[in-house]
Amino acid sequence: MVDPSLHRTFAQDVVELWHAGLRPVVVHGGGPQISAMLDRLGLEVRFEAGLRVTTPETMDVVRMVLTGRVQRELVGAINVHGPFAVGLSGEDAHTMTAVRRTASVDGRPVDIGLVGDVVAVDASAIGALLERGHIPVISPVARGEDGQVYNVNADLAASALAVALGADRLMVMTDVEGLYADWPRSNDVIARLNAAELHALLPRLASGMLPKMEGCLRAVRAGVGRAQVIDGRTPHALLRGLFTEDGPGTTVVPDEAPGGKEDGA
Ligand SMILES: Nc1ncnc2c1ncn2[C@@H]1O[C@H](COP(=O)(O)OP(=O)(O)O)[C@@H](O)[C@H]1O
Ligand SMILES: CC(=O)N[C@@H](CCC(=O)OP(=O)(O)O)C(=O)O
Repeated sequence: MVDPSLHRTFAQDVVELWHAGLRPVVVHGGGPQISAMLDRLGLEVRFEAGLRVTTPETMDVVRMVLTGRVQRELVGAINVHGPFAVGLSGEDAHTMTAVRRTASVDGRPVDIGLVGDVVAVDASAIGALLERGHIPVISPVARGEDGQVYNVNADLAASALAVALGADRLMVMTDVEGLYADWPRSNDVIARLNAAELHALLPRLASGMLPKMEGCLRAVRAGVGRAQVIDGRTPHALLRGLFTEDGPGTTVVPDEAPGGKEDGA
């Protein structure tokens, strides 16, 4: 999302999917853009277990950058192709409701401020947009029943929405080839694993890969057909990932499906 040409090909792919009869829903992130803005404003950038430590001042910046900038850029890039995209914040129409969560660091809960875990999804606004032929573009910001606004990791927000929508696929884009078996010592990509295998691996994961894989696990355990982590640095990664059987990156399948191929085959 920080490379203009990849941004364009991503938007093109989403529109191609729509023309092919699929109903894509886009959930965007924007961690690097938020961190750059925090830097410019002289505010602290800190993560615990892949989640941003979010003070009330940070939350203002998160909301502004995600819904005011990254979402607008994506909507604009998709709408180059026609009147498809409509942007929504997770706060809108009670789409996502979150409760405050902590991060788990060495097995201990650590306070990370206004970070939320999605506990309820009202997918009716998204459903209405899909029915009218639109492509919803959702920012990972949620309302809390306590009146606060919460910062939600984009991959976990996408996972919760995929479950609520009964999606066939969750496609998660990242800046590496996929899930590495022994990162950072080696970069052998795990091509396919089932939910039980992923569950066993989670304690060994770090940084941004942790919420990403937690999102994939939650999705396939709650009925999404499969979750794929794909390399967003590759042009047209989305189309290649969707239309190639056991395509590039890492595929997570439900518990009962065979997993266990670590050789990239
Ligand atoms: N096992 C792993 N396999 C691949 N990447 C990993 C692994 N563990 C940690 N990482 C890190 O996670 C990063 C991806 O997460 P991040 O960039 O935070 O996510 P996002 O795509 O949401 O911005 C990779 O760039 C890499 O540095
Ligand atoms: C709680 C939390 O960490 N929220 C993320 C939301 C954006 C995001 O997830 O962006 P990426 O997909 O680019 O990482 C953040 O503040 O960076």
